[in-house]
Amino acid sequence: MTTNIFMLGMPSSGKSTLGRNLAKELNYDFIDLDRKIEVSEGKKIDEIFRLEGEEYFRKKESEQLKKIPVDDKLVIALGGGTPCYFDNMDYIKENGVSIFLDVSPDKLEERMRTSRRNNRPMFKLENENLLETLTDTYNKRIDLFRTASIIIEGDTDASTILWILEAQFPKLANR
Ligand SMILES: Nc1ncnc2c1ncn2[C@@H]1O[C@H](COP(=O)(O)OP(=O)(O)O)[C@@H](O)[C@H]1O
Ligand SMILES: O=C(O)C1=C[C@@H](OP(=O)(O)O)[C@@H](O)[C@H](O)C1
Ligand SMILES: [Mg+2]
Repeated sequence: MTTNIFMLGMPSSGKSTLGRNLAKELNYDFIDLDRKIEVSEGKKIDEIFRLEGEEYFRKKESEQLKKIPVDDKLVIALGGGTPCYFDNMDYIKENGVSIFLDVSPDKLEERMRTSRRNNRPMFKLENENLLETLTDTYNKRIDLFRTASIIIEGDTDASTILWILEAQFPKLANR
């Protein structure tokens, strides 16, 4: 069975970090959808939001998602909002195994403040209502996120994800 694996979840839930590590463990290639958009647009994500607006970003995000080769050996870290626009979540489910990293808004805020990385236009560290914004967004997205093939609660590491993945999709072991 060759299939792509999609990592989804809120910003700071660990899609990029755990996705990259999972790809190494599986001997798959890794793609970060945000980086793919930045390369195709020649601009950073926050510049795209500032100069072109969110609607434009969402169109490019969906286009780039659909340009990823299907049935390949890829682990793909999506952006936090990717599943929630257009038919993206249907597309994700039709074209691979999806893994939702479910991390609470409190924990997401803590990680964002600890990492000090401040390049998420919708979740700026100077926003004094950051926790409220994260909670509202989490509540809006959760129903769709929960339709993923696998749900992983809270903190975890790539080896645990691999173990769960291989238990539920044994044919992936023939990689
Ligand atoms: N499983 C984890 N446990 C603890 N911290 C994590 C974990 N995964 C990611 N982080 C930290 O959270 C921050 C955001 O992670 P990142 O992988 O960029 O998330 P995402 O791609 O989902 O936005 C980083 O500082 C990273 O070190
Ligand atoms: O949640 C969102 O809507 C977004 C999350 C970001 O990705 P990460 O989840 O990797 O931070 C990035 O795609 C963009 O800033 C929008
Ligand atoms: Mg990311």
